[in-house]
Amino acid sequence: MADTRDHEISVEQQHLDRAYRRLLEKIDEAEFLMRDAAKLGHVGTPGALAERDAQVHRAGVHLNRLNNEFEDFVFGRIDLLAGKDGKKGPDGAYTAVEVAENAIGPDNTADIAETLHIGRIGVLDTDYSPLVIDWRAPAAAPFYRSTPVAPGRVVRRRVIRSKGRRVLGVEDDLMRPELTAFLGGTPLPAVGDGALMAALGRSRGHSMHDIVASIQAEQDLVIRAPAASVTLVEGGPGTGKTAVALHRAAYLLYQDRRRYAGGILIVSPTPLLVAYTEGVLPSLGEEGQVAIRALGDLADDAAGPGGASAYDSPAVARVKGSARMGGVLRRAARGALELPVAGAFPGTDQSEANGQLTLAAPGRPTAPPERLRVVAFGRRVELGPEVLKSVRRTALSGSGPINYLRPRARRLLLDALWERSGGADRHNDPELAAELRSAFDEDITSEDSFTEFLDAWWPELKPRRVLAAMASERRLGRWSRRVLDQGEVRRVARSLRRLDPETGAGPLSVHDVALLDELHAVLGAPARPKRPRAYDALAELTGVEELMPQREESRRERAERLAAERTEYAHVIVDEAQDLTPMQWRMVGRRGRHATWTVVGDPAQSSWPDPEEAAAARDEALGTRPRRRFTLTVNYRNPAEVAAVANQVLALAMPGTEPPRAVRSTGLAPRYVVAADHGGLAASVRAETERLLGEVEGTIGVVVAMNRRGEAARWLADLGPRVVALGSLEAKGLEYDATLVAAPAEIAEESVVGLRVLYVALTRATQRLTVVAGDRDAPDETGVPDLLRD
Ligand SMILES: Nc1ncnc2c1ncn2[C@@H]1O[C@H](COP(=O)(O)OP(=O)(O)OP(=O)(O)O)[C@@H](O)[C@H]1O
Repeated sequence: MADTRDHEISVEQQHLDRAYRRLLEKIDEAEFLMRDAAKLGHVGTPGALAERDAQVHRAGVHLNRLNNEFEDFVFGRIDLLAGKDGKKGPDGAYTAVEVAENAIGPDNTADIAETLHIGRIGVLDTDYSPLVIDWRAPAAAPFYRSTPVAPGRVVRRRVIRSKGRRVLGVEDDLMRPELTAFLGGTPLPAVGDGALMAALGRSRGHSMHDIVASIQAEQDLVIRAPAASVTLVEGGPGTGKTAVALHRAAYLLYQDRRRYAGGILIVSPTPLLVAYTEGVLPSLGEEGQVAIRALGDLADDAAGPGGASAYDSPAVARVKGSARMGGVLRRAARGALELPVAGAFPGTDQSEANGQLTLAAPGRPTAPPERLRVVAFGRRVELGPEVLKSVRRTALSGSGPINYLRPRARRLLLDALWERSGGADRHNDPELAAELRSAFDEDITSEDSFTEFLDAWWPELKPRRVLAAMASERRLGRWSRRVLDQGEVRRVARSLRRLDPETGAGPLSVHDVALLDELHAVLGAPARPKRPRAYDALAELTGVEELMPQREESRRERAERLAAERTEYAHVIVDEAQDLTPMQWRMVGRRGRHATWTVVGDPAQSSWPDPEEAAAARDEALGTRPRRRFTLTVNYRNPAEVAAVANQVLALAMPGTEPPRAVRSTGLAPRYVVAADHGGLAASVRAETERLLGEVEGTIGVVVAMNRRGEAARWLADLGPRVVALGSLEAKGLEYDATLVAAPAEIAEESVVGLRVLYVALTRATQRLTVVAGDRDAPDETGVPDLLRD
């Protein structure tokens, strides 16, 4: 067996060497083309330039990926029977899916008619035969889809493990074990015992790995689902939803790069999950087409560098996330026109009511003016509070964002002044009257007092300032009358006191970001320079420079810039969709008004208390496009021993929910420890974490209730980078070799959805789980907390 294995490894090594040789040739060609392109940049038709540049760009991308990103660029192989017809696709592989009638002999012998190697990029040989097929190409689908039950043409499926340019091992699965197959006259051997299990047993680091070598059939169906509509994917913890979502983005880009030039947005719940997933597929970051963003970082510039950093208690979050806030914000935006304005307005101010004209101290906010006084045709014309109110009402009845209604308000003011001036009665001749009117308008609008009045009376409103204005309970109460109750008003107002009342500067919570984004839509923002959408050959030429040394803007920087400039996307992928609040759905929906969607989630892990309200907001965001539903059923993360504990909590959190099936078992039962009374939790958590450090090679996640985040970080501060302290809500989507869940009852009691949050915490471990019972856990004599018992 060892001989066969070594032989097979050397066979794959030879193939890999050939693929690398061919790539080096292509790199040489690319370098030549790059030099050539630099020389000939000014001659040739735009079409020829574009074609050459695209070639250079592609070659450079290959080069870059190979050199920097991938260690194991060829990872699979399939050996296939002859297909029904002899047609070949553009990648040089036969396209037939069904087996040719005479492919299998009467004594169950068969010849292998085609061998395909699968890799992260495709490579054609000089004769256009495929040396490596891109994993996203149709010809690679059988590598993922074939099973012994439905083998198709596949006889043997092989996963190749390599490091750098060296093949280290092979693992084979026979899809047709009943056949004796021959390759070039020799029987086809099978080596190893399954690639999936080997992949799942690997210890975990702080970032996610791709799964291209071991995508399972049910996952492949989702990854390659047509993008024409909405793809909804549900599945329990560890079923690969995040992995599938990321691979789907890579697949869609490969399928139709031009269509997705409009961008793919991947929305993640937390910055931790973004950091964890960002590097999974380097091909995603390549050309600025894919943006992976946390919900707190989605509204441009809203939260500032690093995104949302403040935390809202569940009670506050519940109000801020609710769809009811939509109406409140619309009223707030209108009401904000009445807010005091910074800077002096000489025309009038509050004290004008006493007949005195005073100037406010520079920079000090003053109430908006209540009177407009101008001089026209040598006469004073004045509009009082009632007229101004009515003008504002009329202006606001127009459709569109409030900041864009200012020109309309200005016109209405001029109309009112004109009427008040009696100018309309001076001439009967319409032409003369019109002339007079335009002279009147010019007269008035050239007066500083008019412009200053307008700036104070209809200022340009900024979302942050309006949000900060909601920190006043009195104001918020007015703006949310009959929508929020008194307690809700108080809670929301208090939470906004961390913002500067004048500028709105200050730390935001992830829920504030959705509110700001809504305000942005209601108020309107200055138009931004448009990015050219169409394919622009000359613009693309910059790709050449990027591949050269001393480039001005790296590919990554360009990707980030393009992503930042984009406000709408061609495809939107929502991860952990069960957690989006209605206000967040509205925010995400605005980025995908014309998009197709992939939405992945697990209702049993939802931390939003009102699923119906969220579903309604989701439906509004997704529109009426047709939907395709998929369910993932296999848990690849948790060993069966860990999943069994989590399932106890699932039964309490969502009775009747079918848990996913765990594929692995480690034989290691979870460990239960009871913390000593009075502050013993810290000592026990620390001691147990140290113990886990000795038991696993990779990472350890220690999950505590949100209000213990800070102290848990201190308990574990000096234990090194393998240990991470997490608040319960931060654990979402992440995984660790070992997880320690501290005081589960505290997590369960944190909010009305605490049990679901605890379920998330208990499903993070890939190998070991330790539970430390706290004061409220009522452990039995073996230390098992009440909530986790059978
Ligand atoms: N086909 C596969 N081959 C190898 N590993 C896989 C496969 N599918 C999933 N995994 C691994 O299983 C783990 C769980 O995957 P992932 O995080 O995508 O699951 P999830 O459904 O998003 O989980 P959760 O709902 O808990 O966030 C990851 O380590 C992932 O790499």
